[in-house]
Amino acid sequence: MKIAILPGDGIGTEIMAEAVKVLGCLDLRFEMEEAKVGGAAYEAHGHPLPPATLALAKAADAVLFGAVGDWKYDKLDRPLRPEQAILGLRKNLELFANFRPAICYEELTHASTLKPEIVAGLDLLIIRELTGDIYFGQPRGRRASPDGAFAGADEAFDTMRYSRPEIERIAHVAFQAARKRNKKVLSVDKANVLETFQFWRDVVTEVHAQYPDVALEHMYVDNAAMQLVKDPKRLDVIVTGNMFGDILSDEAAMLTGSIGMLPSASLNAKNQGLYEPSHGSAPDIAGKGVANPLATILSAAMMLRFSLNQEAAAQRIEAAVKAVLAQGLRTGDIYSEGTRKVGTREMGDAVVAALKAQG
Ligand SMILES: NC(=O)C1=CN([C@@H]2O[C@H](COP(=O)(O)OP(=O)(O)OC[C@H]3O[C@@H](n4cnc5c(N)ncnc54)[C@H](O)[C@@H]3O)[C@@H](O)[C@H]2O)C=CC1
Ligand SMILES: CC(C)CC(=O)C(=O)O
Ligand SMILES: [Mg+2]
Repeated sequence: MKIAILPGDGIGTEIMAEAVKVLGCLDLRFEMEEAKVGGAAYEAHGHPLPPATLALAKAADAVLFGAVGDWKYDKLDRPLRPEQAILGLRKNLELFANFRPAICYEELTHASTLKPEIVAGLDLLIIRELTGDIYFGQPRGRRASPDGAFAGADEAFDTMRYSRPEIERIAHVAFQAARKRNKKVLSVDKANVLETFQFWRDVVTEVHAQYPDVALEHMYVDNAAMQLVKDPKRLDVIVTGNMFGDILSDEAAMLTGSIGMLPSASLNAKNQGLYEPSHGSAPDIAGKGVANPLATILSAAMMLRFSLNQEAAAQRIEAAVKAVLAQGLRTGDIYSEGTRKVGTREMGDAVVAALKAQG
């Protein structure tokens, strides 16, 4: 089993070190090969996704990814910016299905900014389409406005688009996931305004005909954003497009206590996957040793489950994470009174110790 380890930038390197440590203490044989990505790769090789990094990711059984980005690269031409690395990996590996489970662990009920009764027991799954939508649509660019009230003025434009097969395949993923859970899917769109998302709603409804045992509800994204904080436990599987999923998953992260708790799996049709925390490189806390490594450690558990066929090892990691939370250990983002604040490394060490204590 070969795992490509891509730490990236900012807290990416700090949280990855802890995930690698956790993987290393399982009784499994992995080959782990590390490569630079994002700003780190731009500095070393002049490109955020060098050919060797992409080749490693393609050849591996799974990719474990940290995070990329730093404000200092914001003025680079877009193709050279660190974020292009993760977008390029998703596109090149055809990782169209992004699973972002938002689980509120019992011990973190009081870490959320929402009332405990709203989040206690929360277990929802956001399925975000990851290779289409306005993040990838062409054409895009800047030009002199060709028409309208501001004709001749500078303007910028992006293209929102989805094809039928792109919507069909993510809808199948969502209905199949729902069959293994509570048999209900909420499809989130903006069909009242956008043609792209009226089409999304039509195609999801058509695919639903093949899943009569699963309940389907549609909701506009603005209402969904509200329902997520009003009554999140009413929701189970949410399927949505790339941009809405990006935004809603950060919002859902706060239901779990912190974005530092939200893992993710991005899969292609062959179940090859890239696993990463849902957060970014957090330049505001990078280098301080305070980042929460649990989203990355939980992403490694998802990797063992989905791509490496190691369900037992995945469950061991998840149990170890629960154990350290039960011990009262907290990084700053999930700290609450009466618990013990620890740094990134101490949290990783505690997960390793909890794994070893399982025998
Ligand atoms: N997949 C990726 O590599 C992603 C990269 N980015 C990039 O990351 C950079 C920073 O973006 P932001 O919008 O600030 O989002 P961010 O997710 O990096 O940080 C948002 C806030 O959450 C906190 N945070 C994030 N992860 C945390 C963790 N593990 N533990 C404790 N606190 C944590 C940060 O300190 C910050 O206050 C940008 O360059 C952005 O483009 C953003 C999202 C995803
Ligand atoms: C570079 C961004 C598209 C990454 C992001 O915000 C995400 O995947 O959540
Ligand atoms: Mg995001």
